Amino acid sequence: MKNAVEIEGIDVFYNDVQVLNNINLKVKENDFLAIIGPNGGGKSTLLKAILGLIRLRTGCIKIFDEPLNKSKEIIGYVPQFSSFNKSFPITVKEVVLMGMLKKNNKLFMKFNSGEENKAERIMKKLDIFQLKDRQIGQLSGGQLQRVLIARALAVEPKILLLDEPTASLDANVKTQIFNILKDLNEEMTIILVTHDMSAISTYVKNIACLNKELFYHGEPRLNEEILGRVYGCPVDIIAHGIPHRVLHEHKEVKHD
Ligand SMILES: Nc1ncnc2c1ncn2[C@@H]1O[C@H](COP(=O)(O)OP(=O)(O)OP(=O)(O)O)[C@@H](O)[C@H]1O
Repeated sequence: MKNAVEIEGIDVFYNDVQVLNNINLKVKENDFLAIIGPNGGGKSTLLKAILGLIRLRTGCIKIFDEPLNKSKEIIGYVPQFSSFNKSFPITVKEVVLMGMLKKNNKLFMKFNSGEENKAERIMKKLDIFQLKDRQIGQLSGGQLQRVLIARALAVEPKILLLDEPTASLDANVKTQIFNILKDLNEEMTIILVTHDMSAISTYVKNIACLNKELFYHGEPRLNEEILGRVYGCPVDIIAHGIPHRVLHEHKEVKHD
């Protein structure tokens, strides 16, 4: 199986502060990888590096065996929810169509019937077609997240990156979003940043634990030592609420 993403020895600095240190990571085609780790651990930075938005001090990133700058493979990106301006006066359909702008380099929002049809297909797939003329400021969090995923799908990506797609959503909506991602994973490689430990054991195929360095990469089964090292705090704080399937060798801590 091909490598969708191959990261070789990358270091990233913001000014003089190092945020990623010698990261090596191979993500196979059709993987469903969750990047987990503490706040400020460099997870979003790693996604931006895969998108080619961050200058690497050392190392390189290949997408389907091509260097980032030569890669023709298209990557879809769903940014952190909080970074999206909900007050911008734009409809659901317009947001999805905007996803095509990058590919076609259009200056004005004029789309041909093929593009309109494609946007319609994607909106139906994500069950937001009935909302197509709604202003985005009038959507629920879960609906807006589906719109942002639809926008990312408009470029027909082979790799979909998502930055905390279920943050601040309630449990039912989280499940909906993860089910959508599970379906999409049939067709594309998915890499997401998440703090949602409960979804990890159910949906993802592999995890990467990041805190400036990559502490673990593999199946979503962790032991206390790795979690303690990556989060840098006593493991029973992290273990709270994590299913034991994730904490493979975790033993019940008895409190008197
Ligand atoms: N543009 C920037 N300029 C300077 N420092 C930055 C910039 N972006 C991020 N940082 C810093 O780099 C470190 C890693 O940030 P990053 O957003 O990648 O972490 P994260 O693991 O995604 O965090 P969180 O879980 O809180 O979203 C943090 O200390 C952050 O403050």
